[in-house]
Amino acid sequence: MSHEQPLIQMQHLMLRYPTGKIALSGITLEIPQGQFVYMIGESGAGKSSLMRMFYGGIRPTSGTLIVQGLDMRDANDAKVRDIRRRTGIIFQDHRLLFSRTVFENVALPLRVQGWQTERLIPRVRKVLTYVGLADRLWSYPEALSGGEQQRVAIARAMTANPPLILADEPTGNLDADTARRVLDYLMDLNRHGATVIMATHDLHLLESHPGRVIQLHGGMLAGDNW
Ligand SMILES: Nc1ncnc2c1ncn2[C@@H]1O[C@H](COP(=O)(O)OP(=O)(O)OP(=O)(O)O)[C@@H](O)[C@H]1O
Repeated sequence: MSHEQPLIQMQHLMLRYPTGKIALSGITLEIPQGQFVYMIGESGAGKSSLMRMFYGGIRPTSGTLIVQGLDMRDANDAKVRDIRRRTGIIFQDHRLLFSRTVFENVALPLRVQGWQTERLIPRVRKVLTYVGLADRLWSYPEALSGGEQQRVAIARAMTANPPLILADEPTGNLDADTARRVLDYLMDLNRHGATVIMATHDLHLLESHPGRVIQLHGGMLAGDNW
């Protein structure tokens, strides 16, 4: 993929769920590589739906969506799996596996790629050191605080060094200090080259951590400060 090509391109993008609900319509946007993008809008505006389309969790109903060079409307399952391997995903509820150690949770994206344990340990240790949790390698998630669990989720999202990180309300359950710390990590990953797209209701984070702001309203584009 050439560096001039945007990482994500949308034209007249529309999504209708099987229930008939039109969650998104008429979205035309480009997101170049290397941006830090906030996705804002009221509950139900369509933020999560749009983010899910960026990793093939749902397919567009009509319009164009090209992500990391792949046309998401007619991509086959193997190609979508490939896109997921090149995407780090962080959710509000972090979705860690509670029956697995922190090590196994963070190692997961690389295990999927076939990495063997000897190679995994130094990489997992490195990303956990980055989020300040190297000493929790062999803990289980339930022994960690909510903020620590979210940092494990960040470590997991970055472990395969993806060019795109999608974070859907990653600070929703965190206090203000911990939320700022999570933002510090995401901004730092962005400085190191990752494109970060984050859906949020925490608008005060924009003051300390500025970025491009894409606003959705009722499934339509309502603002873009780029
Ligand atoms: N699986 C689904 N089936 C049918 N409708 C859905 C589905 N998921 C979401 N919707 C609807 O699509 C619209 C957009 O939802 P979405 O979750 O994308 O909004 P959001 O902006 O992320 O909201 P929130 O801030 O509350 O997470 C809403 O009206 C929602 O009810």
